[in-house]
Amino acid sequence: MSQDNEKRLAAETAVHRYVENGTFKGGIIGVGTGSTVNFFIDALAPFRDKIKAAVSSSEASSDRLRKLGIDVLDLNAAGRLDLYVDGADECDAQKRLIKGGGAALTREKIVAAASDKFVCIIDASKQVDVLGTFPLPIEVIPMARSLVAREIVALGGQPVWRDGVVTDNGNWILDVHNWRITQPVELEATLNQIVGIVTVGLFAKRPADVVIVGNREI
Ligand SMILES: O=C[C@H](O)[C@H](O)[C@H](O)COP(=O)(O)O
Repeated sequence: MSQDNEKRLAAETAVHRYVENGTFKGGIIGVGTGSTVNFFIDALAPFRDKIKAAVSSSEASSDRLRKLGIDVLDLNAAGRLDLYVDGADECDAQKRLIKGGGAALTREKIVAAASDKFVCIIDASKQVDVLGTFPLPIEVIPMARSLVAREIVALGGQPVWRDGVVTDNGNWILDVHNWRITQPVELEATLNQIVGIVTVGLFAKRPADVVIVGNREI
């Protein structure tokens, strides 16, 4: 099966299990960002009546949801969310993730923190034994880019500025290459202490609750 078909299958499985038949009844849904989530948004269309509204992690997803007639709320107005569905760039056996390939990591981490259940939808290529083959995205305040990069080098990483990319929050992204992340919770905590870092694309302290790979739930 192609990668796109696996993404579509994971997205449709999430809609089937958690929106069509699940415990999610007419509430507000958190929706992430990326190509897998685009399949999820499209698969939501027949069930829009089961959704009161959505909170989204990017302008792109908000536009796509609105085009389907789904209201998009500000998180401050929505409060706590029952369910959050999003993709990932890498996922280990403990459901810890690397996210931010599409530069949406900060809003994604906020929506994940506000949600009771985080369902992650991926294709099999995203599953890894040890996180870090995919370069770790880190959102930084623009004026602190070099400062943060030097701190990361001191920690053994190789940061590369994603030149030309500005996040929805007006910040920049450093992608950290060649980091075999054997202790994700500890690394996330260490990076969170560096002044100038807004968000680290490691979702280890708050991993996914459920991961759907194709039509398998793990
Ligand atoms: O910033 C983007 C997000 O973290 C995405 O969820 C992640 O990059 C996966 O994207 P895709 O579903 O396109 O592979």
